[in-house]
Amino acid sequence: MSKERPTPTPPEQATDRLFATERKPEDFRFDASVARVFPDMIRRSVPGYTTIIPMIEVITEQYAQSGSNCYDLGCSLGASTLAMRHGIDDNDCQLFGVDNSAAMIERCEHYIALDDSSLPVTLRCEDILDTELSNASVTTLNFTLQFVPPEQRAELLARIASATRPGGVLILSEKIRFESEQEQEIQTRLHHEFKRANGYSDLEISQKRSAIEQVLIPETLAAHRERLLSAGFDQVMLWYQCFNFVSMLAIKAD
Ligand SMILES: C[S@@+](CC[C@H](N)C(=O)[O-])C[C@H]1O[C@@H](n2cnc3c(N)ncnc32)[C@H](O)[C@@H]1O
Ligand SMILES: O=C(O)C(=O)C[C@]1(C(=O)O)C=C[C@@H](O)C=C1
Repeated sequence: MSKERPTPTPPEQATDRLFATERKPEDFRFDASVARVFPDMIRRSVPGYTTIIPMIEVITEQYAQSGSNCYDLGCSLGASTLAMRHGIDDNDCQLFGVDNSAAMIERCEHYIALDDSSLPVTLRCEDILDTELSNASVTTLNFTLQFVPPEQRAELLARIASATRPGGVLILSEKIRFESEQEQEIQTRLHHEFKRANGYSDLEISQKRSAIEQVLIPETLAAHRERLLSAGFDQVMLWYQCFNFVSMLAIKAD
C-alpha cells in the first residue's frame, strides 16, 4: 500500500520590523524572532544577496566532485544550502547544512522539504567550530564567518582547508571593512542608503547597527586573503563585491 506524502506547508514568513520601534540595547542573536523574518531581513540588508545565492549554485556545479561531501556552514533557513543542492548533479555527493540556531534549523527543515530536488540534505544543529568535516569538495560560509570570534577564525579555516580535496573550494561571503577611513565611510554610507531604499528607517538602521556591533566583526579583504592562504588554500579570488559586502572563492590546487 502506498502512503501519500503530506504536502509540506511553507513556514509563515514576515516582514522585518524587529528594530522599527525603540528597544533596549541588546546584542543581535539568531533567535526565533529573527528566524521568522530572516528571508526578508537578509534580502533587504545585504547588497547582492539575491545575486550571490544563484551564483553559489553555479560555483557548486563547477566544483562538486563525485563521492565527496559538500557543507553549508551557517546555513540559516537553507537558501545557500538549496543553491548548493541544485548545483550538485551527482547523487553520489553528500550535502550537509550546519547551524547552531535551533530556530533556524527547525524552519530550514521545512524549506528543504518544500524544495523539489531529491538529493538528501543532512541538517546538523551544531557549532561549526566543532562540526565534523572530511572529504569536502565545496564548502560555503555565506555571511557566517563574520559572526565567529576573530581569534577562532584561523583554526576553522585551517580545518576546512585540510578537509578539502585537491581541486575543491571554499565559497566565503563576508561584510568587510576598508583600510582607508574615507572608503570605510563612503561604503558604509552607500550600504545604509541601500537599506533606506529597501524601506528601513533611520531608527531601524541605527538600532541594528548597535545590535550587531559586538557580534559581527568585519575584516579587510587583505586579512581574509592572507588567512585563507595560510590556512592551506592555494588561490583566493574575489568574484563579487557590492559596497562593503563581498564573496571570495578559495581554491585548493589539484
Ligand atoms: C547571516 S546568517 C547565514 C545566511 C545563510 N548562509 C544564507 O545564505 O541565507 C549566519 C548564520 O550563521 C549561524 N552561525 C553563526 N555562528 C555560528 C556557529 N559558531 N556555529 C553554527 N552556526 C553559526 C547563525 O545562527 C546564522 O543562522
Ligand atoms: O550589516 C548589516 O546591517 C546587516 O544587517 C548584515 C547582516 C549580515 O550580513 O548577516 C547582519 C545580520 C543579519 O543576518 C542580516 C544581515
